[in-house]
Amino acid sequence: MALESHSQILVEEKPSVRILTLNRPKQLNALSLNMVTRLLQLFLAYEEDPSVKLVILQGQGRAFCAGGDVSAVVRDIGLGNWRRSADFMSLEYTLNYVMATYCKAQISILNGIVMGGGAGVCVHGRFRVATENTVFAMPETALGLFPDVGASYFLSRLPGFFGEYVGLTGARLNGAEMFACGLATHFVPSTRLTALQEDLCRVGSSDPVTFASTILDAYTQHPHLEPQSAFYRLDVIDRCFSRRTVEEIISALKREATHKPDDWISATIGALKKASPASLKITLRSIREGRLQGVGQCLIRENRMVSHVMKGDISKDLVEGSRAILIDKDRNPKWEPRRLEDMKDSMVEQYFKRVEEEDGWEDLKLPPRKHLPPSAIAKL
Ligand SMILES: CC(C)(COP(=O)(O)OP(=O)(O)OC[C@H]1O[C@@H](n2cnc3c(N)ncnc32)[C@H](O)[C@@H]1OP(=O)(O)O)[C@@H](O)C(=O)NCCC(=O)NCCSC(=O)/C=C/c1ccc(O)cc1
Repeated sequence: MALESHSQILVEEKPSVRILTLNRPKQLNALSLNMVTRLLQLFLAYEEDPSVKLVILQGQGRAFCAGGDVSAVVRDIGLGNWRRSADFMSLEYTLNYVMATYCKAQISILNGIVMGGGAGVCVHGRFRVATENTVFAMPETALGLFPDVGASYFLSRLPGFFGEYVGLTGARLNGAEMFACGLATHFVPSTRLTALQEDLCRVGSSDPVTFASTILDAYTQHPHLEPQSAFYRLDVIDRCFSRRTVEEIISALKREATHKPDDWISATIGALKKASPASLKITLRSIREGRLQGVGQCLIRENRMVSHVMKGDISKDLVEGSRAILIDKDRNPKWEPRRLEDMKDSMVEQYFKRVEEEDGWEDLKLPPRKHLPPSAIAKL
């Protein structure tokens, strides 16, 4: 067994398995450039190494991963260097793509917080194991960003319009809800994780995917959804979140509330009213376009969108949102534009265009993929 203990990614080498641990627990394992670079390097190397059958990814401490390192982005943008943040995102999306098209089984152990970029490094992999400690969210619209890392691909493939609900409101899901909607493939109580890993490490010469699947099935339990779970509201979610515009979604929710007042609807309307209007509108369009696109196309489109967000040429909400949530923590962002109706269709449209007149800016170029098994892409 080899273990590099000071690194932001710990690597444990078992005979046929590699266990990678995200290791920035004080920052809830928020992904740094160093971590994304190393993960990409390791995943590509393991693909070529016939002795590696399974790759396990987990987090140190109370989080799997709370997202990309937002404080680094805000620092770079503040220094006038938005291109550095945009380049970081390109590398992160390349990692998401390699995971989505990976020819070996990635098993992510989600025993804690999974948010934003943290979802991007697990949901595209073959197996995602939730526990009673899992808290999942795509909180980007509260931050002035939008659910990226291939979220327009995986959210748009959730049942009905649940993905629009999760992506627009930033609603938190527990492990049982992740399992119910398909974001997690298994649910294992945290007390059983050590034994699970030991069994997975016995993979030997059998077919690794079938082996992992059999072991995971043996450990998995059917968790109970709480009675107030959003998953029991799929009918209301479908009625409201299937609307064409964000304004129509809010009106539909308000109509539901007048028929039958309810805390969940009030909280949902409240979350939408608090989020960045620019973020809400580009998020809805992104998820709708994602329904008809492959994972690579989604990432290329999201890379255009995120470059505009970083450049701040249409709205500067990311800097303001990060200030309000992560730096000053006053939770009172001043969005610009302030109202949904001030975020015109023509402004939304600009996010989906290439970044023009910028020296050296290019669309994301995804690496060619060999050994692509038929099961590589559709995992949800
Ligand atoms: C609900 C959380 C997950 C936990 O709350 P908590 O239990 O009260 O813990 P703290 O908020 O005190 O977090 C512990 C520490 O981790 C830090 N942290 C917690 N998430 C983070 C974090 N994504 N980053 C960078 N420090 C963090 C957080 O700032 C804090 O640092 P410090 O104040 O120095 O102790 C809370 O931290 C939170 O809302 N985090 C932000 C979640 C979030 O919005 N995630 C990211 C979505 S956006 C994304 O993934 C990509 C953005 C990105 C875009 C472009 C790029 O170039 C790079 C990245």
